[in-house]
Amino acid sequence: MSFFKTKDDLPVKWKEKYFDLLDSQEKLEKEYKTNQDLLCKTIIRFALAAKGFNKTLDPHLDRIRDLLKAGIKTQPLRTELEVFSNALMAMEDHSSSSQVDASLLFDFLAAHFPGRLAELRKIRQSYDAREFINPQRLFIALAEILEGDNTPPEADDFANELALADTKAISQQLLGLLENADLPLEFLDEGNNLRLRLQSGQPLGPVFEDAVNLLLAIKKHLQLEQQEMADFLSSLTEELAELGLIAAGVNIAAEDAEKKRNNREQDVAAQMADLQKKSATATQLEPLKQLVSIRLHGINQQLQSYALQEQFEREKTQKELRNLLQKIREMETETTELQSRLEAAQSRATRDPLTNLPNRLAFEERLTDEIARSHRYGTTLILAVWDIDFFKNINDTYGHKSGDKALQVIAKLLSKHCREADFVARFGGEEFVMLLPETTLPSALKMADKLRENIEKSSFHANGDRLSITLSCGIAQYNKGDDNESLFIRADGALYQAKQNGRNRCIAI
Ligand SMILES: Nc1nc2c(ncn2[C@@H]2O[C@H](COP(=O)(O)OP(=O)(O)OP(=O)(O)O)[C@@H](O)[C@H]2O)c(=O)[nH]1
Repeated sequence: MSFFKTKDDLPVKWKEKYFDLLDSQEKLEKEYKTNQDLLCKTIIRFALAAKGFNKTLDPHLDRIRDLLKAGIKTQPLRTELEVFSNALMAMEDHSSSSQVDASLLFDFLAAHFPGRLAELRKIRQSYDAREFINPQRLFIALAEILEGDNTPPEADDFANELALADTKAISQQLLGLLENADLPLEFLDEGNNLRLRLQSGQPLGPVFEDAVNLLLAIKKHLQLEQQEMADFLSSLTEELAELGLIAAGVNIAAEDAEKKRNNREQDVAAQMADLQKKSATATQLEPLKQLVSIRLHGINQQLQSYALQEQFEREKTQKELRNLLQKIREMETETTELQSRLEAAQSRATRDPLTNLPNRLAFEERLTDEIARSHRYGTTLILAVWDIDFFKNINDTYGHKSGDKALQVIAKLLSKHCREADFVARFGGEEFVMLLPETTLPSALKMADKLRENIEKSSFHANGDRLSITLSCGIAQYNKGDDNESLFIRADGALYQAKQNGRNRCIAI
């Protein structure tokens, strides 16, 4: 075969070109694989970041994560993204927490706004069916009706209504609802002010009107916040879907390139085999030389056109990869932003803004979990309910701000003296709750007494005076068959006994 080397080193050239092409193709595929892995990791991280935000969405996020762990498979991923988007749109919160009796308030409103009876009845039915996640939403629904009432009764009628109604009892129900409503931070001061006015027995009429105005302002604020969050989530969903489609496009391009390359290899191999066959059977050198020369020229031209085509496809794929990378970078930024926003939203829903302790909603969820755990593993569980003694005096003597400060200090002391597995929450007002898993009744009583003494010895100051603050505590142990309510009722009963027996004491039952 020495004649191959005499014809412009043709075989060496086309071989080099061919292997170069193979190398660059392999490099491209590696690059594609790396970017695809990066995309998967980013989406997996996004799904992890969003987990826990909403129980309905969690299974979808788990499925997306599981799918991506095996790499991008276009069809199932696209289907799952669609299902996820739909679930996101239909996202609804449900709550099963216990709620304050608002019957008198409804009766009063029905008598006062006869033109709104039908709407009021609807809201009352929803409230009784526990469809309001938070009293704040109830307030807002009511405020909307009252705002839309364009035939308010005469001032005299209103005064008469109020005189007839049991205004004290109505104020109490309003107060109860207000205590449970997680008002946005911006409205806390106004909410406290309203509470104080209701407690101090001011005429219900003006307080009531101010309450309606405050609630309308809160409604506007919440609508803005919700809109902002909804816009953000929907743009993220769109981008996620878009990313899935780009990834699918790159995937198809790579599969295509692989197929074409295989065809070319087969093409060249067939031509070489033909040449070999002809060489083996050739009887005359000159015609064979010519034939070889023609064939090699043909192969060379074919390779050149392949090279051009490959280059075109490579540039196209590279452009798509660059776009993909750009999208991934944007998504990484958005994922971080989303994570912090979700954390903030979650914290707003489950934290008490004044003390930064978990709130009543978080406590009820935790109590359900702890009871389920005790039931399953047969471990002990203690619920302690704490209440500050004569707290009203502190507010009345030193003002509401000093009262708030005292609540913050006590919240810190209660948390500080607990173990890591214990759980402390602000139940509402001046009442705190504590869950002590795997603790017996005698040791819980001992721990609570020590903590109570510690708080008694701590010094609080208000307006230059040194205050002595004490707490009473009721403790109950989980018994088989208990639910959240029955366990709480026992602990609350023990607290009542502690108050009756002179306060500043802990009683376990
Ligand atoms: N400063 C402040 N006071 C609050 C807050 N929440 C509830 N309170 C007040 O806590 C007081 C609770 O008063 P009461 O229920 O009469 O109980 P108490 O004065 O502690 O008396 P005993 O519990 O019987 O010892 C009320 O005056 C409420 O206004 C709050 O967030 N900040």
